[in-house]
Amino acid sequence: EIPLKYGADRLGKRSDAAMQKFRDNRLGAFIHWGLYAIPGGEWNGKVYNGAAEWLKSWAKVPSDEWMKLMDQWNPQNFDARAWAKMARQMGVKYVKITTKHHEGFCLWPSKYTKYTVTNTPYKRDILGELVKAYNDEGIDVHFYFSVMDWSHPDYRYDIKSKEDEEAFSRFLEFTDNQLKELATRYPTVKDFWFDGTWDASIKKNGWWTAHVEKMLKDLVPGVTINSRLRADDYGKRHFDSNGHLMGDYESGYERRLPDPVKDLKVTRWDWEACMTVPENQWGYHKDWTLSYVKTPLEVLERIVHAVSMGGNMVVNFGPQPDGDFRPEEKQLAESIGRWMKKYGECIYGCDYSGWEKQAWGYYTRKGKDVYMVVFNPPYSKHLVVKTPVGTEIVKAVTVNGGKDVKITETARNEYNVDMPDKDPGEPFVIKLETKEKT
Ligand SMILES: C#C[C@@H]1N[C@@H](C)[C@@H](O)[C@H]1O
Repeated sequence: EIPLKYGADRLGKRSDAAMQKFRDNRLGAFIHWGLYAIPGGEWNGKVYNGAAEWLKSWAKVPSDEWMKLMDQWNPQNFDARAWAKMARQMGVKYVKITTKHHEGFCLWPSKYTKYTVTNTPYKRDILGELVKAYNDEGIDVHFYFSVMDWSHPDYRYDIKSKEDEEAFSRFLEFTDNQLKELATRYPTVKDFWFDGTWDASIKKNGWWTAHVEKMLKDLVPGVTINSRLRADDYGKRHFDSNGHLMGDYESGYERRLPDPVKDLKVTRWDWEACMTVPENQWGYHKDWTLSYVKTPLEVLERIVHAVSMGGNMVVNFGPQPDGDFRPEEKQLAESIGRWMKKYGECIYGCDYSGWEKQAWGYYTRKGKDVYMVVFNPPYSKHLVVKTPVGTEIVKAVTVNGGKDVKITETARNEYNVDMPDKDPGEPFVIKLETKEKT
């Protein structure tokens, strides 16, 4: 192996209780909320198709002009407790909040910059209110933090001169201070999800990314850190130059998922995917007709797909500038929540089954129980199941009904599992109780 000072500091999955809780949570929500919600994808009368939280970039708005949006930041309909209730009803176990996105506007009263909620008509510590409201509902809070900061004069995309080096050194100290501020002001935070770490300037400072991981883990025992923060001695990201995962879970699956047959390698480490409901909108965009908007069933399938491969899924919400959610997002949360109430036992605390994927849907596993999550019922009315050699199915019951399901062994380690008598009219779940053949 290549000797590394700033590579992975651990081989294999973390086995402590905090990481197990991260894993067991399985379903999270992303909140992308910042100044970008105010223009909602439109600038000087032109609507941009690109991601709304990148509007400053698409419309080439100078930072001092963009930050004037702070004068309009006054979300009168913001109600942290209502947000937390909506998350609980959706069945999410954690929420990732953009503390600061690329624009550099902070949802907490940071003392290291003037670009914070304090200096807006609204004034209040939005992040603090959200942390309390979600925690009061038993929901873990994760902090999204963008290292790239378009508002900071010392940010550099690359280091090409002594001046760059000195400026970026000041920038890294500023960033350390903000991270220490977040970790100490909000000690119940469970995770830091770093973004905006792809520039050469950060890849050339792998040491700093290793320092940040250690600093936060010293400040918040048990905290999890995503792989996207990390670069090693040679600028390799996510996986170090020896192929070992850095951070505590892989965070490369943004708006995409590993293939259930070809990408089974991901079951060897922890990972978390995140997804948008439109094709690519994280922040609030006023016009969702500009791209395809996934139905609740399409969102649900992605959630199950991730868990079936031993991953978490975070579904994104982009609150309106007034602090309320758009109707489509409220309906999505309700719809997912209704399903989770009936079938969530196949999601929470579940993992990759180790069984061969079948066309009718996905497997998840909890101990000796294997769940069949059926999205594509076959005309044959039989759900084919192939168990690993040495495993047999003892019993099959419907989840959310507890009715026995007939299973017929058709060949060695092959079974036909009957479909429920009455079509549930939605993706349904059958629990298989298994035992090892003696
Ligand atoms: C690119 C990019 C960013 N990464 C996603 C999680 C959003 O924050 C998007 O703006």
